[in-house]
Amino acid sequence: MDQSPWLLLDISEDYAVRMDSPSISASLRTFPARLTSVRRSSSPHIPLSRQLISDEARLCSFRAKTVSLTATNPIRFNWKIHASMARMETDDGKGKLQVFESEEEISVSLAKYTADLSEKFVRKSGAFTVVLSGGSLIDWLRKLVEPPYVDSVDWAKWHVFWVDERVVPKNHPDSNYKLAYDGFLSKVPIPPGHVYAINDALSAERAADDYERCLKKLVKNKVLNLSASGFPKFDLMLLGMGPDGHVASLFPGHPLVKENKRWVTFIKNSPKPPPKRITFTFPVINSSSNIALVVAGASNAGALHKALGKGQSSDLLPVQLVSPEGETTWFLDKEAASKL
Ligand SMILES: O=C(O)[C@H](O)[C@@H](O)[C@H](O)[C@H](O)COP(=O)(O)O
Repeated sequence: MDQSPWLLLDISEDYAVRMDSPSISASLRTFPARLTSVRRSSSPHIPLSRQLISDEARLCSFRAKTVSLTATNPIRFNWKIHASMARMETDDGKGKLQVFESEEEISVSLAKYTADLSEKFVRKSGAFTVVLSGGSLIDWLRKLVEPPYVDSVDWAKWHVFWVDERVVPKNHPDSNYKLAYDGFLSKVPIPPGHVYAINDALSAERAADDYERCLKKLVKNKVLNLSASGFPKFDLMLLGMGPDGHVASLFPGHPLVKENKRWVTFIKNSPKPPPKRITFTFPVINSSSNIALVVAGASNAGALHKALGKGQSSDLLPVQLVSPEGETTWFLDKEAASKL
């Protein structure tokens, strides 16, 4: 079996070429001519065509140690692929899977992915609706609040939500809002009126009702669209996963996992503290246009193996119920992916 790392070619509109490795992207961005073909180490040159370039992301992936690109002028470039390159596995219905060597690379790739989607949705609809989580996610977004993205992203068009929130005051150390504010929102010029935090003066039950009402109002005002199934459709959800396979505040074996009418619901006995939380339901999560699942660390390897491995099981983990109308993209580190 070919064990070479995957090379990702991102063919952007002007046919400049970038690779998903920060160390070589700079030189490739200045690529001077139109590319006409690409060749992996042991195969003939393949003309660049629509078949090679997926319409949406314009990504081609090749498993190879060296790749040469031939341009119209014609100039030939050869690049050795760095051992630390992300691997892109095939899509078997569970989404695009990427495994990174380091935390740094997860952050670099997640920032680019998020910035690209922001650009796409702002161009298409004039807004970008993004759903955040708690946990390490905010830390993974750290490259997005650095140049070039901090200056290039159209932050004024962002609308920010939470997939789940602990029912605590907004200045409490357990608050997902506080986590996001300290690490992300305070560093970018998103209009405060576009940041939809829960009403922390209410009980869990009422806070869930209130948040659902807020979403319904935004649908009415056309900030949010509805999916074909009648649930709000967000442009991007950025999710983490716990070692037990939970996503949002939807925990294994809890009846909320099956909730299929409410948009936002509440839990008062969360197995993970704090006990009182509100959470989006699966029909809302699965109405998303894009879901990024960012999972790192050896403690998550077992749940990931169950979620992404070949085995069949009747008792599905919550993470296995993530199945959006749009695309799922996994950002994993080596430790989390060690059992795949
Ligand atoms: O409310 C919570 O308890 C957390 O937000 C939790 O749901 C978290 O998102 C996952 O456990 C992933 O955590 P890590 O990203 O830190 O692994």
